[in-house]
Amino acid sequence: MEGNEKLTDYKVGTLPTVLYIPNFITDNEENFLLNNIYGAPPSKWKSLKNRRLQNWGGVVHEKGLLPQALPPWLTNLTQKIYEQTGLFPSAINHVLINEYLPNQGIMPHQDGPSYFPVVAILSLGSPAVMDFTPHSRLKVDSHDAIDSNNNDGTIKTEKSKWLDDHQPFSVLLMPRSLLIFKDQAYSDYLHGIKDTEVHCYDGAVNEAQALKHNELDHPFSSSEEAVEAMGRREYKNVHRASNRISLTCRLVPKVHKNLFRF
Ligand SMILES: O=C(O)CCC(=O)C(=O)O
Ligand SMILES: [Fe+2]
Repeated sequence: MEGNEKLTDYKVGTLPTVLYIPNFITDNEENFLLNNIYGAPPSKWKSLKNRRLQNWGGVVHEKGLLPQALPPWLTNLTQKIYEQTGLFPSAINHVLINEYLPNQGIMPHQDGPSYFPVVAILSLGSPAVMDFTPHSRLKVDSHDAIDSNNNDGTIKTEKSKWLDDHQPFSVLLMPRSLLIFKDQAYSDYLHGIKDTEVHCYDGAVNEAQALKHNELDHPFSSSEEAVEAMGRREYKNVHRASNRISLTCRLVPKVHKNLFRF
């Protein structure tokens, strides 16, 4: 982010609460973070069914955070996010690092209630597409839709499935970019990443911004091949050739000062 740019310049899509900042960090900073992440003791990794993660900042409980100081190699980043966005009421105190192999993703979910409702996700490594889907409570169930629309006994198939103009959308996450979402995007939508090696970014809300700053490596050797691929609708795909690492930076407002008193 340059000094003369406003945060709202980075708004993408129709929601006012989704921001995408390309090249939030440099190549060197990306390498510095990756070296620290992969240099952490192996015991720092927690393996889940379809990804690995490192938890920094302490343990998040329903009742708040049992804090542990963030290491200096992470506070460089969290401090920069805190200062440049001005979206957090106090310093970021928790960072979750996820590692995804090319065929791994994360199920659509909503982040827990212990966090302040602003999320900043830094992406490293391979690009990926994050899908946002309106929460099921905003889905018009098919009975309601039929009841309100079929006066003549026929079933209309074209109906709005979501309340209040909520629509699914996707964001292309290029390496070194920062995605921020908050408020409505935080509370009314689930976010997830498909566990497939190929992600389609056709129609992604930040397509132009993402591609302007990073060339995608298309596996086409000629423009004819690319045009042919376009016909097969393969053109706007990312091939997740290597791992993706993300750093989800958040604030847990409630911090336990004393381990034994909560
Ligand atoms: O890896 C990502 O970009 C998303 C991670 C995420 O949603 C989470 O940790 O809650
Ligand atoms: Fe999440």
